[in-house]
Amino acid sequence: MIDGAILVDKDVRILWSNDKHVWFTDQRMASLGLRSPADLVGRPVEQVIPHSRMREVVETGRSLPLDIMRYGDHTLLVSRLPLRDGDGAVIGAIAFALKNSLTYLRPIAERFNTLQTRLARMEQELAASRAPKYTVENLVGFSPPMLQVKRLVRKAGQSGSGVLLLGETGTGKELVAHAIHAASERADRPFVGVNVAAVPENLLEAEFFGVAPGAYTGAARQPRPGKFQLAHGGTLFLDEIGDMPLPLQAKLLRVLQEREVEPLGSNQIVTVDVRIIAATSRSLPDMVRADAFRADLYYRLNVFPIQLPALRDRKEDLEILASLFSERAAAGINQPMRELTPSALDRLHAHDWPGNVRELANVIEQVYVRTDGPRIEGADFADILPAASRPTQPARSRPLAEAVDELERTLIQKALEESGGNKLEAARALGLSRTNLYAKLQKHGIGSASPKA
Ligand SMILES: Nc1ncnc2c1ncn2[C@@H]1O[C@H](COP(=O)(O)OP(=O)(O)OP(=O)(O)O)[C@@H](O)[C@H]1O
Repeated sequence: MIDGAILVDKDVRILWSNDKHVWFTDQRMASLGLRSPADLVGRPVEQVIPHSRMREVVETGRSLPLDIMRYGDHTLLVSRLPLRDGDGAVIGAIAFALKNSLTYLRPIAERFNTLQTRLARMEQELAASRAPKYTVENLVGFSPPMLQVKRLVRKAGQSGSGVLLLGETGTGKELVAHAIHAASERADRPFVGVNVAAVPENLLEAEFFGVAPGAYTGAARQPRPGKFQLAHGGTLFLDEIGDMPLPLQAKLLRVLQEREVEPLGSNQIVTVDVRIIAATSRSLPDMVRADAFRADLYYRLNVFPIQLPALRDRKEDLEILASLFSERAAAGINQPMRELTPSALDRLHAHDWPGNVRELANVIEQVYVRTDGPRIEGADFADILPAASRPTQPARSRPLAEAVDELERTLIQKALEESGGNKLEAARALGLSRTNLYAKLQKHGIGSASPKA
């Protein structure tokens, strides 16, 4: 099948060529004063074949198994391979050529095209799933503190520096992180979030930096890329950064300084270009003073801090948020939207909102599920909003699970209020593990965002 073959030594001089005039035309042979292939021996390959890539193969030791080149008036399919001695040192190279044989390649080319199209579609779908879900327009509220947040979000979008979001649970930190990403130059690159508090401590490192193939056995440690690699070119949102264990803080600081990560079980360094947006509901300065958070990491993260106001400090926004969530709740269960009466708004204003906007959304949703009527009245919140006046004994018989659920919810809210939103402290007071509390917060929709993918 082979139309042409040529062999060069380590200095890329021709050692041998078959006698078929594949590589060069009669004119070229004549212009070089050559009569037969034997006359080529000893000449640098480029003297005879000006575009030859044999030197590249000899110098790099890498083969070029499939290449298409034009020689004179024909197209050649060329394979080039390095030749090595017994110790593996490159001593030359060999090339084979097939003349006018591109039709052989058609099935491969067609399969390649199909795969290429499929890959492009999957990349598009993946990019869409990692694209920012919310922009600054999705931040609802016109109270002065909220307007200031929106200004800072736009500014942070332009600046490109790291951002630290401060605020109680449910104040919209994740929403704001999305909005900053969407307003930044990285908007069309991935947005990846990790909730540090929701990942068991022993898995955090793998979650961040990934696991190299063959590093461990067991389902929990399958080879996979870490969040840093997934967020490459985009933004990594680290929620509840205050819950990061000290040894991992040291590693994170190194990554932020060196812009390199080392997957678990690998000794290969991977370069990453990631913008960090961190969030915390805890006081990092207090934690620094208590030696629970590294001062150097805190200063590195605190370049552009944004304080998100608690809902109780921007009650002007209650009404617009409540009607937004009312609309969503109605749509969610396919019912007409119910108007919020003045008595309902009074009841909402009287509440302290330890769970902030998330708690408000959840309370409105519960009203839709638990009560009926064309409008929402203040009395509809009686069983939903914990009130000082509420009897500790249930007023009527009802399923035990429902009552237990409600008690659990109230106790968790109380613990959060008492700890000032500090989940670790609340978990301790309730005798729960951190991840267990997180699961319950999620169940009740009070304290936690869903673990971010
Ligand atoms: N200004 C806002 N406008 C509209 N929706 C909001 C606003 N703030 C918060 N929300 C909604 O409230 C819920 C909680 O917000 P988010 O998850 O961003 O809070 P968080 O501060 O990240 O909470 P956590 O600290 O518990 O993770 C989300 O459903 C979010 O869409």
